[in-house]
Amino acid sequence: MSTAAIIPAAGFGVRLGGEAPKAFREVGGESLLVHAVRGLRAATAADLTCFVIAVPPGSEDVVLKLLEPYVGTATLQVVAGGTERTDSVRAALDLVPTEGIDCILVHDAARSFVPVAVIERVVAAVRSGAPAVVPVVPVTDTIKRVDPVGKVVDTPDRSALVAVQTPQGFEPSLLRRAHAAEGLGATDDAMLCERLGVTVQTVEGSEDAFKVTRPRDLILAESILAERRSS
Ligand SMILES: Nc1ccn([C@@H]2O[C@H](COP(=O)(O)OP(=O)(O)OP(=O)(O)O)[C@@H](O)[C@H]2O)c(=O)n1
Ligand SMILES: C[C@](O)(CO)[C@H](O)COP(=O)(O)O
Repeated sequence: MSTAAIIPAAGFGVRLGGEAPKAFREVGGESLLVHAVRGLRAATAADLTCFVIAVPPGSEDVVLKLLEPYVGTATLQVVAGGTERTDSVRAALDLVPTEGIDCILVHDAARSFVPVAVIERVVAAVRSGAPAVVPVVPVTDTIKRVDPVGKVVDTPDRSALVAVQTPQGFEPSLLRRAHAAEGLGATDDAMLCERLGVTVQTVEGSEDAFKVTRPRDLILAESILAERRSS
């Protein structure tokens, strides 16, 4: 049995700004997408045999050529993404083989520097029987719920809150069932499983699995990469 990786990489990255879609922005001379693929490949215990990447429509051929040198013996397919992240994941999921895969990872191209240990923890938890697994880190700010006019409604107990990262790992038939249902408003794939009543398991994430979202995140990404290259 082996793992398939879906990488949603079709977002523009409005919050990051710039001329090119976010997944093509470079850190240390290589695109965020290449870093993400290389990171997943480094997780040897995950037994990754299949990559499906959702990209901005029109860039499929360019991305196929760009990534071929990085996937080793794994298969590589590239598909046009959709309007929302969920649409992009769904388009990619349609191309994942239905045989021989016991875990599907969904991993944001924008979380390009996730450590190998996190990826392997997620896959191990799925293989141990958890149908849906997400890596998480503690919340460090006090979080408040606010009403539409900005007034505080309440302050949830922070010890019960976590921030969720990717890769998220799924038992394949569950992920297919989850995406067959209405995806409106879902900001991650685990949420679609929760809507089916499935219990989602958490594992320890990492600060390095942060999502490149705003311009300053590129500086953090450069510094993580420089640290890794020098060690
Ligand atoms: N229609 C979309 C939107 C997002 N994504 C991907 O989902 C991941 C997480 O999304 P985010 O980082 O929020 O990216 P964007 O939606 O591009 O960012 P923004 O909201 O700033 O435009 C990214 O790898 C992004 O490329 C996608 O494949 N298809
Ligand atoms: C999937 C995700 O990265 C988990 O934190 C996140 O929900 C993506 O959300 P975004 O609004 O597309 O950044």
